[in-house]
Amino acid sequence: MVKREIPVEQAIGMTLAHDLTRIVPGQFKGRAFAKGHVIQPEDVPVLLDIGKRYIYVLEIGSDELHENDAAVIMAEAVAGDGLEWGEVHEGKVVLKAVTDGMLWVNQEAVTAMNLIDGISITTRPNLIHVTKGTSVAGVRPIPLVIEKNKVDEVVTIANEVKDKRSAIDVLPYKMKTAALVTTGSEIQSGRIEDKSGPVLRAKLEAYGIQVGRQVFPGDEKDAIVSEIVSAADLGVDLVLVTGGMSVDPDDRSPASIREAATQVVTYGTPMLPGSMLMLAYRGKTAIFGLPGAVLHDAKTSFDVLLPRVLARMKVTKSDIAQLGVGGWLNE
Ligand SMILES: Nc1nc2c(c(=O)[nH]1)N[C@H]1C(S)=C(S)[C@@H](COP(=O)(O)OP(=O)(O)OC[C@H]3O[C@@H](n4cnc5c(N)ncnc54)[C@H](O)[C@@H]3O)O[C@H]1N2
Ligand code: MOO
Repeated sequence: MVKREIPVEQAIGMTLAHDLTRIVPGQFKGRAFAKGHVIQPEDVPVLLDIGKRYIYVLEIGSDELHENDAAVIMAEAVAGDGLEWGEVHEGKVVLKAVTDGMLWVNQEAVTAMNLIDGISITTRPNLIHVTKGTSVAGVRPIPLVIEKNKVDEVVTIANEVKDKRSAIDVLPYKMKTAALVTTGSEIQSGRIEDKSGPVLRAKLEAYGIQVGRQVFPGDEKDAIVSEIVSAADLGVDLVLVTGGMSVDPDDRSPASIREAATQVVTYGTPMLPGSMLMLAYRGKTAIFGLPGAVLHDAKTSFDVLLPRVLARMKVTKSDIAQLGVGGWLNE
């Protein structure tokens, strides 16, 4: 690459080699001049105002890539069908969700890419719920001109994982329906009003899940088991059991879920609030035992695990154990 620095006063009529950024703290950050802009006499004071006394005239070698071209090549390599992007800006492509769903990042692959000198791939936290239109990742090289072989390496890593899943994607939810099994003698008898229905319906609607029936079996194990089994046998994707998840004599939900389940992933999570959560499956139906905190707190272990369950990702005890570090979810 040949890079010549030209004083802006002598650059009138020359073409900008890259986007130039203006930042006014608290007010504006963005592109002041676009790559390809031909510098006009009136641009000179503006360029000086944003601290540009020189511009580059670039001659890019055949083994090199301009930042904008490198960013687009990398975006095309890493992004799956659940992502789209607009124009490249200031050497960066921003990937946006085309659908509601779970952000998927192949952490190992993206880390390997970021170990390549001059590569920067940034995402939101892995496995979170995102809505259509959300910006989820930024892809850019650090230098203005980067060696092509580094970008090729990114593409190679992306292709190596692609047969399973793209390195970065938004996976739409596969689960569509839910049923509520609201335990508790105090609810069944009408001593107190049920608060779980409205809370859980609102939460699941935000994820695009239809909540069908809600039943109130009290605290008897056989009744709770029978309600879980019949919802699962009706083909409901997700059964949410509330109440009776902790240590009192009439806390019978964990034993009931265990009996109804064909597989128990965990009873207990290393997260607060929501440590008493249970996750199990009866065939393809996921069963959550939800502790009291889910009805009380805005964010619990349930919110952390729900996207991956709805996307039908396999969740193991080891995945859950790793959530302990950072699992303090309260402010
Ligand atoms: N000694 C211990 N105490 C507690 C422990 C523990 O390990 N040792 N765990 C704590 C945690 S963590 C949680 S979470 C809570 C309670 O969890 P449960 O899921 O067992 O909740 P319940 O005992 O059934 O009910 C607690 C409270 O919430 C009311 N409730 C329950 N369901 C509804 C509903 N659908 N609508 C309205 N209100 C509801 C219920 O009446 C109780 O007042 O335990 C901690 N304690
Ligand atoms: O399991 Mo509790 O939900 O931590 O408060």
